[in-house]
Amino acid sequence: MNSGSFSGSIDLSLLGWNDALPLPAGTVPARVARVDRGAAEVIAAEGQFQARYSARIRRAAAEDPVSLPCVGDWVALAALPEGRYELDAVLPRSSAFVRGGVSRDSRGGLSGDGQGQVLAANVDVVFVAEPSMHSTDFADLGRIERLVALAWESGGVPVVLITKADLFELGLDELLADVRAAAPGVDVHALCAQTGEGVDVVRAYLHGAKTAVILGPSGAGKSTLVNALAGEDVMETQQVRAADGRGRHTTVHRELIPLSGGGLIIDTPGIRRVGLYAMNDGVDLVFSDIEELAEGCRFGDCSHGGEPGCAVQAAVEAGELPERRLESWFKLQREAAWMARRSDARLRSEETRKWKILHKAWRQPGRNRP
Ligand SMILES: Nc1nc2c(ncn2[C@@H]2O[C@H](COP(=O)(O)OP(=O)(O)OP(=O)(O)O)[C@@H](O)[C@H]2O)c(=O)[nH]1
Ligand SMILES: [Zn+2]
Repeated sequence: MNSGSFSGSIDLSLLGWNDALPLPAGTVPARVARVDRGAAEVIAAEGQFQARYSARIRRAAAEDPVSLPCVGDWVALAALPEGRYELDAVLPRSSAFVRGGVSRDSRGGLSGDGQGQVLAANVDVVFVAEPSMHSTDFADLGRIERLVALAWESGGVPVVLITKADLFELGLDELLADVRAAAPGVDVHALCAQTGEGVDVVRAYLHGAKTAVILGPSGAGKSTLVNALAGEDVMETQQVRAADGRGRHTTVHRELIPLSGGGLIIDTPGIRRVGLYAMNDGVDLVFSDIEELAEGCRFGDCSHGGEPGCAVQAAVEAGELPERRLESWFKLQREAAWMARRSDARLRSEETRKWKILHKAWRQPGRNRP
């Protein structure tokens, strides 16, 4: 980090700063804790404060909302003459939770269709919280599959947390086995945030100043878990107070929460209301076992809907693949296809709109013409 030029009180490496990020000359780094209209609450070495967007940021955002700063972003602050800073650039994102017509291009970058929105950036770990019991129901494996797909899609690493484990002591092992089968290659843990049992295992994923989000249905115990992780002694609050020296009570609602034991949690309403993100590769990753089985089907374009020689149906009949899981795969594939079509349609209508504007300008008598 180019910290030699200024002396701060907050160690940005605790916020996950990575020296490899390209910081433009003459700027200082900061992490976005929350966004408002035209400005962001940022945490820099000097403390936490609001930074307005520069003209450059506003121009870029008008072109494509995906370039707007979002919670979790690392940004470059440029000093203004009056001693304040403005937010002048968003540094490259290592991962992003996106909503709307945003897709990943072949190089792994994000391209928007003018409608998309990035909900959170630079998330390393995505906790998928599912209660062992939900009112009278057991853990919902289909919901776990869908959220794990979204997690893979974001570029973060999913970890499934079976919460409220105390409600389901008998048979917990069987439940965990079912969950592991529903999320191949994904770590699965049971915990009870109320008593703190298993919380240390969750904390370990955040070592090295990692950033996490928690997805999951209402009542899964997400807030209880965040509180258990945050503890009472939230690092940043103290440091900010020390930095401004006035003991000012910072009551700004923060969406990037530094945890006392290290690491950060992003908790925003947008992230909590899951289900609206684009899904493509994520679905394939969650159902890698079915994809593998499908390689054994007689027909290359087998739909696994009753064709002869279907290895997937054979696995269902042999009891090796739960029927529920196959249905869940079909459902999420349909959903992903629907979302892809919707974002294509949006892209087309946006193009049409731009063309109409161009045409209008062209036909305007006396304008742009000799
Ligand atoms: N039995 C039991 N109850 C828990 C546990 N963790 C949380 N709860 C309770 O479950 C309820 C919901 O917990 P929250 O933490 O508010 O759940 P949430 O996921 O944040 O819910 P939303 O804010 O609606 O998304 C509360 O009454 C908690 O006290 C647990 O480990 N065991
Ligand atoms: Zn098949």
